[in-house]
Amino acid sequence: MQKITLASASPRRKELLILAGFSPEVVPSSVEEKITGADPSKAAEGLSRIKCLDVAEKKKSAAGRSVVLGSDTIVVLDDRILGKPKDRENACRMLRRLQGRKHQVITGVTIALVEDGSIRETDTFSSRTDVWVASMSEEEIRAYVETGDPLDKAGAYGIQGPFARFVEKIEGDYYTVVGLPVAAVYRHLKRFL
Ligand SMILES: Cc1cn([C@H]2C[C@H](O)[C@@H](COP(=O)(O)OP(=O)(O)OP(=O)(O)O)O2)c(=O)[nH]c1=O
Repeated sequence: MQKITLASASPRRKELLILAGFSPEVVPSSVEEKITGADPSKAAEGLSRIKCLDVAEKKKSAAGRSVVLGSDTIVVLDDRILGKPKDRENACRMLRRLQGRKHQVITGVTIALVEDGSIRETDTFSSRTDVWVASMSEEEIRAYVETGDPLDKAGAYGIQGPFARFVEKIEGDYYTVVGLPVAAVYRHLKRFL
């Protein structure tokens, strides 16, 4: 098993890394997430970098070598970024906008190599997937929001849960939508392990 430090409190990211054959040690970053900048890919990459470097700094004092991974997922509709909903009303508003059309999900990832007390190398990239959401009635939106599933998720939905019934098509990596583009992560991680 290849050890990796996951700078994320998201249980989904941990599960995805285990699924891909890694042995993640979870050290969540304590930084405030603030989305800035006009370019969505750059925004997701920037947030992944902040989370990764926050934990990489903490790892400097540990002996040996650590590989730290930070990640951030955003939903993009007409070049506007949707983060996590603030409350149920906000979740309903996001879903009214997403239903009946296509949007993008972007996950930014940063990997850092920490060795002998310093950050030796970093690698930042992002992956994008297009998602087509079916038309939803007001009732369907309310019923889904009532499940509580949207509240901790970018764009107010989770493709891997009861929202699956509304996902008509995707183009790109499914795992990018769930929160970690596993194949791209492995491709980039290889040279650090
Ligand atoms: C669109 C979508 C998002 N999500 C999730 C992935 C992310 O966990 C979350 C977006 O929030 P993030 O800020 O990317 O991550 P997080 O707060 O869960 O964890 P941390 O900051 O500690 O790394 O939305 C799904 O699980 N399914 C989906 O279909």
